[in-house]
Amino acid sequence: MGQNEAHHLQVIYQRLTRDIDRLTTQLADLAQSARSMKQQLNSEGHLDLGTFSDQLETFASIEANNRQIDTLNARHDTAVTRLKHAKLLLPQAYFAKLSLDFGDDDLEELYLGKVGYTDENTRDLVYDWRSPVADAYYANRTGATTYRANGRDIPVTIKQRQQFVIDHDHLLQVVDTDAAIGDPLLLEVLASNRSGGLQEITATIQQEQNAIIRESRHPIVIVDGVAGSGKTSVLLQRVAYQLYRHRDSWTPADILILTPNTAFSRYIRGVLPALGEAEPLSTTYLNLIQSWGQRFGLTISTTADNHLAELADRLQQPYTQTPAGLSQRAYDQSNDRVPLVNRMQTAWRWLNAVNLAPEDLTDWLDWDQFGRDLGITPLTTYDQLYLLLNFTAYQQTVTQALFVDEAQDYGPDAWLFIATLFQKTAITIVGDHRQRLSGQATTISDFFDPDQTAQLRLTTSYRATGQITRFFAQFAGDWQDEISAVQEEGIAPEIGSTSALSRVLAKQSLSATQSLGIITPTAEIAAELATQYPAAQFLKEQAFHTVRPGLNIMPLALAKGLEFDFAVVTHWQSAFYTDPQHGHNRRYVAASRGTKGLTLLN
Ligand SMILES: Nc1ncnc2c1ncn2[C@@H]1O[C@H](COP(=O)(O)OP(=O)(O)OP(=O)(O)O)[C@@H](O)[C@H]1O
Repeated sequence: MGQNEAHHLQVIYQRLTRDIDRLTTQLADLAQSARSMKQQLNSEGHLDLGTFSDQLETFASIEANNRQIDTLNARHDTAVTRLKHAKLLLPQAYFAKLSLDFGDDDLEELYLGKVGYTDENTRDLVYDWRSPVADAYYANRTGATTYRANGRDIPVTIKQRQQFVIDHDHLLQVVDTDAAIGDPLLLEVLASNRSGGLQEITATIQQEQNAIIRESRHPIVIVDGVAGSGKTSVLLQRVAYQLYRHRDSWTPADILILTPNTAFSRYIRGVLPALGEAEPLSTTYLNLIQSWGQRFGLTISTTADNHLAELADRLQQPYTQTPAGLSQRAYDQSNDRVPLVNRMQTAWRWLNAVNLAPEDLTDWLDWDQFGRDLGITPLTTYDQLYLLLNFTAYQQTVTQALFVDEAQDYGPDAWLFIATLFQKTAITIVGDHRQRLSGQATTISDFFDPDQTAQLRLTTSYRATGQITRFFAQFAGDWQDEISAVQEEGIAPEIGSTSALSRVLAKQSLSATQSLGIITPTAEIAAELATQYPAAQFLKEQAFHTVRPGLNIMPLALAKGLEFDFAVVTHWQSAFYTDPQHGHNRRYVAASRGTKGLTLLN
């Protein structure tokens, strides 16, 4: 291991430690100055606005105070960010080094870390993993190449790529990575225990994952990837990447992540803070439409029995009769050949122009009659919201980037709604077309403009051992021949009987940091088991907790997206898993949850 590298780490580590001390003192001093200034301002008391010269003096003094406050605030914010970054880097200042020649034969050494860090002369000590030059590292290029920065291709020769394992000021390992990014390190990370939420993967992002994280040419990115291929991980790294790219204009409040349930939201919580970003908002699809319903005065309790697909079709056709409840004059602003949606948008603009737009949008039309006239009854409140968004050409401006995980579970209605509401939004959608547990599969790309859409695939599965991966691949339909594993072979899945569950569990000795997931077909069976194993954690739809060490019990629908060191699937031969339409998908999802061990109980 290079002495130079060990020394370099010492230098950076000491600087970070010194900076943390200095910045902590500086922030305390700033807080003290702010307190003194407040006291001083309070004691200066009244505003003297007597004579004209008194007024001038008073305003000048207010101006001076404001400037001082602004300076204090700016210094405070800079110190807070720098302190946050120094603390984030302290356990692992960087994870890789690129040795680059920019054509002047002078070798430049760039260290990559979770965030960028500079010295007092703004010289880069650590480059942010999201910086343009880091792309050359993740894209696995060596020799003469280019990377894109500020819209320009920068030529560069990559002389060496190295990866480091660091624990604070100890350099534990240095790996030269000429081929795939740090395969030994990747394998080490993948072999570790999974006893809680998902972890960030910055140091070992793979080439095909990097391409998705950094895709910037298309506003819509749709990823179809096999179980355990890192879809959720990539989604979260991409959130961080986009926040970095738009760091001058976006905040985490501009991001929205759609997750299948609150237990899953919990599972991914913590990944972005570990990357130095604040936690963005995440919610379920039902919550999303409920909150948009509220904005339009509509109460939406369910998406069931909706008619969005039919309505989407009708919107594009002419509709000669005036929609029930709408003023004839408004509808007559366009002619009978114009499709319904455009006619209603014209009517809406006209009503606004003549100040006749209804204050309460829910009263705008006679929805029941309109539904009957369309032959679509009843028009649900979800249907009404969809129509209102279209009729008013509503464009939301709250969310700049939308991320959808487990996308295969969304029906056509959701894609129609999302494509309507988020027209100006960058959308990243990740899913696995083989992981749908019920209902009809949907081709997501059909709902978006092909010119605006990048479609990418992930076929390497990182989660599980070779044997487990091969086992679940047999249920993966058209994925079967494409799924490849990276981990060692491990042990073969075991078969047993559900009545032998306690024996299976007794045999399985878990270390303090290992998790075991018991996956049942239904929530009822999970609840029943939970009473038999009171020490186990029972995951429910609205659970505010996530996977933890020891036993975890949940129905398959909630196990989706989660992983455990060991998975035990009950009722493997039941009708639920042998269902002609969905049986294989269910087995594929269930069997792909364990990273090291898998037991199937008949
Ligand atoms: N490049 C990587 N480096 C380290 N670990 C990785 C990498 N890619 C994926 N993993 C790990 O593989 C496991 C599976 O990742 P993830 O849950 O993101 O996959 P997924 O495709 O979303 O799975 P599912 O299909 O089950 O929803 C996680 O433990 C994740 O940390």
